[in-house]
Amino acid sequence: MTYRVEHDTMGEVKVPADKYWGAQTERSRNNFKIGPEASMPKEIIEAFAYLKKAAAFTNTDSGILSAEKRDLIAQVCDEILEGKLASEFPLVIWQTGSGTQSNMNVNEVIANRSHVLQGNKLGEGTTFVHPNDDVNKSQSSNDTYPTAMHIAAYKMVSEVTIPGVEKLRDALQLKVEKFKDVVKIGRTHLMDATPLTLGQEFSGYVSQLNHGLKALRNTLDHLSELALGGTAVGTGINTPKGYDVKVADYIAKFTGLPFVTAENKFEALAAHDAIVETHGALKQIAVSLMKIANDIRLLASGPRSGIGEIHIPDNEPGSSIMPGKVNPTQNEAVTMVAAQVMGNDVTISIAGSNGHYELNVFKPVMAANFLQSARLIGDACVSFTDNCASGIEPNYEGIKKHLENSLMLVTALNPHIGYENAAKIAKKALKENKSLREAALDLGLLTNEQFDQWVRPEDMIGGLK
Ligand SMILES: O=C(O)C[C@H](O)C(=O)O
Repeated sequence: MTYRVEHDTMGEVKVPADKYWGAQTERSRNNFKIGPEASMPKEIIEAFAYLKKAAAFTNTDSGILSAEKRDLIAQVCDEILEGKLASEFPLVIWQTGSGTQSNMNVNEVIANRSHVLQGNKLGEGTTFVHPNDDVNKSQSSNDTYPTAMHIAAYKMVSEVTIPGVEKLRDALQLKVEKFKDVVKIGRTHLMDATPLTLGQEFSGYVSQLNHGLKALRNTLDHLSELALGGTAVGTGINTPKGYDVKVADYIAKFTGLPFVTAENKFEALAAHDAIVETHGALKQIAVSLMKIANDIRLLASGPRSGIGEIHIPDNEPGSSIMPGKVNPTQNEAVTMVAAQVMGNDVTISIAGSNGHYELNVFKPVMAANFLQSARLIGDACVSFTDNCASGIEPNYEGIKKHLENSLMLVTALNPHIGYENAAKIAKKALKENKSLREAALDLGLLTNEQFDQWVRPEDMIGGLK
């Protein structure tokens, strides 16, 4: 490895000769050898590119940055957004809780890359664009990092999570319509209950996802508020007049998303309740997905010794030792994702609750957990739709067997012979291993014709088809 020497206010540091990052990035690389697989999410780096470009434009509009510097900064930001500098951001999330080192990583890369774009050799001479004085002008890590969190979170939720959940919701809605006349036994407390249709059962899943989507969308207003302009403690020291509003306008323009400046910069730096709030909705969706995927795998259990009321697609051999076995693998992936998101919610709650005075210093861990959850939910919903939900079919034989066997069809007799007589029929049938009809006739509580007339599963599903 060949090195060049970079400096910061603490002195000189050797950095890899071919890398654009500078002294502060290198110090972080050396000082935080913690969990090297947990890199700062690339979505956060991209969000920084949006906000650094917006800051440069706003600074030039305010007369405090030359147009030449603005254009150089903007050009490098565009390169970052195009993925051309992906190997220049080596830091991990386990660093300073303000994300200062990643902010400086971006500042250093932009300054050094600008130097090269001007025709200079990396590491030779002084850069025309200074990482702190120019790239970080009118900014602090304390307002840039939370701004990057909101940009990355909003983009991930709107581009990945919502479309994924909607796709699953739509696939399940098709099943609701297709299965609307398939009468099956219900189960409460995991025990036999009165019948319903498979369509009714699935409509509950659709409703869960619709409520989850609504909860998620309801949080987006708060997430659209940006901290930028608050600088060090929320007062906006070292920013020109009107900077916060203008910089948010530029970010909205560059991202195509409805970002605005935060109403209160003190909250925006010291608390990350917007992240907690939106992640709360992600957790709600994870809770729904856990229930939906569990129900579906139990309904599909078998093929000989389970509930076996639906078929799900056979996607892969399930077992390395048991020939012919096929498992509900998509459901297993979805339920693992749900477990991860619920765990992330605990991390985010602890991290979010620990702002001290003017700053919350759990920012990188909140960002990483949030982005993981939002990505996982979106991807898992797409995978589950394409590889499982779309292919669900009723197992009519299994449904019929359980329906005809069920003792709880006896509930239909309550209005005719009373709860206590109906219970006698159910208990006798169970004890003597008889059908409900046989038990009812033995007890002389009704006639064969009355049984046919009153015990009709298709009339027991209420008005809600
Ligand atoms: O990096 C900064 O801009 C500020 C830092 O997080 C601090 O408050 O000490």
